[in-house]
Amino acid sequence: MPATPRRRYVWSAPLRTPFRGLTSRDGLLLAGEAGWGELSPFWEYDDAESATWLRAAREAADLDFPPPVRDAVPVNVTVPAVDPERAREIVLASGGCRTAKVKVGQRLPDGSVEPVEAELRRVEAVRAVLDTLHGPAVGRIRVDVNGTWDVDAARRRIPLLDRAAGGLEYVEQPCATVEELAAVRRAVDVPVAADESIRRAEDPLRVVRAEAADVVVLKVQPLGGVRACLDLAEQVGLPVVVSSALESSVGLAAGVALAAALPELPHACGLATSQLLTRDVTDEPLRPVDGALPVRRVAPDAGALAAVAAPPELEQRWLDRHDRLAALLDGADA
Ligand SMILES: O=C(O)CCC(=O)C1=CC=C[C@@H](O)[C@@H]1C(=O)O
Ligand SMILES: [Mg+2]
Repeated sequence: MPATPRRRYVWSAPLRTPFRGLTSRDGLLLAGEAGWGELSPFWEYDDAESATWLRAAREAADLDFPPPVRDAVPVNVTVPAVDPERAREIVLASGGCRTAKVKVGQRLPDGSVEPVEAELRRVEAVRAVLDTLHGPAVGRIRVDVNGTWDVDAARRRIPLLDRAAGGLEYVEQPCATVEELAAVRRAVDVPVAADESIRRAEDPLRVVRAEAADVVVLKVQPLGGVRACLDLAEQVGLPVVVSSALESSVGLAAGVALAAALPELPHACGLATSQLLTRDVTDEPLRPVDGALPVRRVAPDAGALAAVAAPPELEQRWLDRHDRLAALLDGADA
């Protein structure tokens, strides 16, 4: 434990577009001797699962990040379940991202599941705008299903989406279980990436043993920090895509630090999500320039913090949650 208690600050900001059923995002920032860390597990995650997220926040606050091997990290623009025109605008305003991650298989805010035709139109629109911006077939498109298909749906839909995309880079978490991912991987030509099967699994290496993925998505907070992710990446031995957990730029900076320290980084990372927030905790948020993020730490600044200050009730919920998670971690570490 540090000699002086870490300072805490609670932020909250609306999203520009609903994303994974959320219309706003909030979290707690933690200041320590090395800088700022972020604790922002989604509210549906229980304390046992969320305690790992606090490990990551503490690492960022208390320790320097491991040495980088690159000074910029190529990133993808994230396209939520929006209509083709909005998808076009998002890619155009992405700061030069050459890779787009398009959400499919998503539940819409009214609870309905989006028809496949709408997904195909969105993917086609993204291909068209990437080709206009970067030249034919230069840009890459990946889709993220968040585990909502069964194996049959995956076998039917992946070829359709692959055609609409002019070739998919990969399909992220098409189904919920490791066994299903392995079955999809055997059945289709498009590479499979594992996300939830890594970050929410008791044993992330099961994906590797089951030969269920070609790529793994690593997220710093749910996996307990930059160092924990570097260790895991080494054990997994597959190409890694570092992605955000929809954090403020303070949390994103930890993802950038991980991506910057990985020996190999063959794919763009999913760290351009500050764009999904209407406001960030700093006046200099981590936004892509020419499709890449700079490698740097981020501290919140007073003016931006005032604009994202959480209402008192939400602030108290976070402070209480932090105290419960801290008790869990300190108990476990004692
Ligand atoms: O990877 C990206 O492009 C952005 C991050 C992203 O998509 C996600 C962030 C947080 C929660 C997840 O539901 C979602 C994902 O599934 O990858
Ligand atoms: Mg995902």
